[in-house]
Amino acid sequence: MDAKNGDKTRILESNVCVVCQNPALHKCGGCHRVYYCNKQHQRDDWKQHKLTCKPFKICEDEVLGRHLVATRPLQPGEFVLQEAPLVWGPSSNTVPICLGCGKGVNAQNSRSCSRCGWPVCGDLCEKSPGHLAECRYTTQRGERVSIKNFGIPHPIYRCITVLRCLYQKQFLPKIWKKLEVLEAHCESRRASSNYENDRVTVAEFIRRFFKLSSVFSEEDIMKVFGIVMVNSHEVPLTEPPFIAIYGTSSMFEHNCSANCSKSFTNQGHILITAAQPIQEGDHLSISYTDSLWGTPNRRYFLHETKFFWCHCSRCEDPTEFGTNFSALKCQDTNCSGLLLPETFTETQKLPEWVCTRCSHSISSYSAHDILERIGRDLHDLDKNDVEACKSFLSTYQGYLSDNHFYRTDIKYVLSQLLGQQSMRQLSEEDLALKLECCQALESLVKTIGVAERRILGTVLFEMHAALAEVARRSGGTNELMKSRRILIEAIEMLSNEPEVLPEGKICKQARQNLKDIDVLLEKL
Ligand SMILES: C[S@@+](CC[C@H](N)C(=O)[O-])C[C@H]1O[C@@H](n2cnc3c(N)ncnc32)[C@H](O)[C@@H]1O
Repeated sequence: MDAKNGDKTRILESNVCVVCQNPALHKCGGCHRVYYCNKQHQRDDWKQHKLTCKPFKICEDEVLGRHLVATRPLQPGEFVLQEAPLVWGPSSNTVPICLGCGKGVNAQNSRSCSRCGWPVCGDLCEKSPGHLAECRYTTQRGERVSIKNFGIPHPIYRCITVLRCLYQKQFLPKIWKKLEVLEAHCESRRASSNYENDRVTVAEFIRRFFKLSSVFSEEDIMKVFGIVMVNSHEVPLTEPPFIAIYGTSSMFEHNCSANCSKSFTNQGHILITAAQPIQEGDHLSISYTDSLWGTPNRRYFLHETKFFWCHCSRCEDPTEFGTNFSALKCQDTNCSGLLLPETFTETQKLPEWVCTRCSHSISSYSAHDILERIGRDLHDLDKNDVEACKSFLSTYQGYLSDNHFYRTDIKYVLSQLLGQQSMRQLSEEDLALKLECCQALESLVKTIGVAERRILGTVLFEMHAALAEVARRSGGTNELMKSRRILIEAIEMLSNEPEVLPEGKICKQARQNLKDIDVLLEKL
């Protein structure tokens, strides 16, 4: 078996032994992806399966704590890990959701659980194992919950995921064993400004409301709150998204230009694949932030929520690998240079932003001020209005670098909006703009955030559509062949996305478009 090509073909959908094809219940404990009907067949297969089983080991050091290191080379797209959540639940700031399936609920599409009163979609959700914890604790408390306001974030949901973890501590020691070892940053959090509010709204509340003060101490609850905060992943399978905590996947370190991508299966399992070529001995990383945020925003978010200052190579390079993603344009007359600080990683005395061409400089406060003002404009912009988006790009052309994150945000919006109603009716100018936005985004994302496969996939899909339209107008086969190549790349990027997500639907459409292009090419 060629490890480079992977044994994807041998991973079977149903639970069938990969050796004899008989029904099988026993899963490989390393990758959880292949089944065996007995131990002997697993032993027989190991020589072959080890080439593609779990491709990493857990290591530990003083800076990162536990982290994952590749034990063999991996190619982009190759499988790294898939696992089911240990616990899932509502995010800390959410409108009411069904506690059985996670979907948003309102007065029309939900009813109260017959035992505890929490809103659920129906019978199936009421009986869902996920809902057991709060159902049991609410029933025990002797008074049902009554949720009346559905459209606004409801503070009581803040406690549910923590409560579900505490339930594991009390009743399910096997899962608790995996949860309790996760990083909680108790000390750093105690010193943070949010600690008191969290203590009152979560720890005190759980003990009082669910009458659990003799079962869980405030310290127990605050530790669990930390575990949820530091390790949970937002799972976008429902609207609003829910959060989930995974075991081994919690060990991936963060990097702002991560070498692994994460996606989720329809069942809420996390699926990690390689996003770049990875060598044996390389650290495996995912991004804990949005890779398309500027450096100061990413670093601040990581510090506030994960309690470390990021020093990845992207954060250490103010130009972000030459993209100037966070740079401002120099305002000195006749200068076309860019303003950037010498470093973004100095947290004490913020350095001046200095022009790359002339001697002009501005204080970091002025830079911050400019960005804040433009940010407010961006916030108020109607992102369904093509003309308003175009106007934003031209208004700030003289202030923001071409790749600046604010401009990138709008280029992404335009790449989707232009041609959304009809590609055929796009003016030549708008078609060229769509293509330009897609090309700029492709090059940028491949440089700073190649692990953002969902973004890259959707950009490439839009690019193929624009190129196909150019081909239709010009009758050129070259453009059509290029569109086909881009489409294949888009499918590769989106192939792990579940169909419930827009990206999964785009992937399905892309597969259909590929067939259509092939038919067309045969005719030409
Ligand atoms: C989800 S946990 C990762 C596993 C953790 N290292 C452990 O031992 O349990 C996130 C924590 O790992 C550490 N960490 C992850 N990536 C890091 C990085 N790039 N630099 C420094 N610390 C990092 C931080 O303490 C962070 O809060």
